[in-house]
Amino acid sequence: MSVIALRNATKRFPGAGGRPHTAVRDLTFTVDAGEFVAVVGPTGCGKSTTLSLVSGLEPPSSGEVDVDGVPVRGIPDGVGYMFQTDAVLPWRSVLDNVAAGPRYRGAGRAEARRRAAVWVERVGLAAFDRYYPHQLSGGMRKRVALAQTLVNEPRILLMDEPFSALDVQTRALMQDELLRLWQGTGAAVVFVTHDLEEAIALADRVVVMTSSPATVKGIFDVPLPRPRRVEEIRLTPAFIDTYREIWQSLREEVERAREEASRRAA
Ligand SMILES: Nc1ncnc2c1ncn2[C@@H]1O[C@H](COP(=O)(O)OP(=O)(O)OP(=O)(O)O)[C@@H](O)[C@H]1O
Repeated sequence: MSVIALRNATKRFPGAGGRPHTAVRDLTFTVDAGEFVAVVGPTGCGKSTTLSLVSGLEPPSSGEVDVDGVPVRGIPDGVGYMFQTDAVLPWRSVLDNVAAGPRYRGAGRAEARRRAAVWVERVGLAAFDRYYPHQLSGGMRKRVALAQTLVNEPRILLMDEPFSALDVQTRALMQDELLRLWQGTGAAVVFVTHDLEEAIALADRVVVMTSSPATVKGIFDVPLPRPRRVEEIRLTPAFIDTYREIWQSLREEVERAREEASRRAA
């Protein structure tokens, strides 16, 4: 059974002048346990809305969104998030930032700090555990955010362009780090990105969305072995073939979205 299943899920928001605005339409796809699915599509097409449906932050207007075979009502257990802007608290040390999740979920102070220390070490920040966020680089803050998410041992990981604000090299390092830490957890991942290279380097399958209102245009398997090193895998013929195939599908949507935007601006 799939961990996540969307069946004809549609989301409408109240639009300007009282007319409903359809953000996503008839979305159908599934994600299995231990599977990494990337969602790509033009800017503003409805990728974040798709994550909001899975996380229960927004109910679908029609259709169904199931987690573990049960319709989502409210935020399901075992969901971890990572967004472009992190949730690192400036007045807490690295260790206490990571311990906050287990504390919130009922662990005692000592137990929360013990679990946090394991993850601080796994993300390579053991020597910085007493540092405060302003003393860290952007990449280090992302490592804290990754530890904050993974310390809760999520079964579902929802990621919305988590690395897009990073420079290219730090970004590749964080992608490798994510793959290393995710592998073997059995977590189902939905990773939203504008960047097709990132999507292919990380995912088992890539969902291509149409321009607004987003619907699923195609779902592509990524036939690349694991474990992967993202900077090396990008140079392989299988990667380049996969890129070419998916880009053909995505390009039309990106061009359509651009035309639409320039029509609106005119
Ligand atoms: N809470 C809301 N109320 C009204 N409209 C919304 C709401 N959330 C999203 N929308 C609209 O739904 C559409 C899709 O937005 P969404 O943020 O899901 O797109 P996206 O693909 O994630 O965008 P980007 O690529 O810029 O990150 C947009 O037109 C947006 O204005």
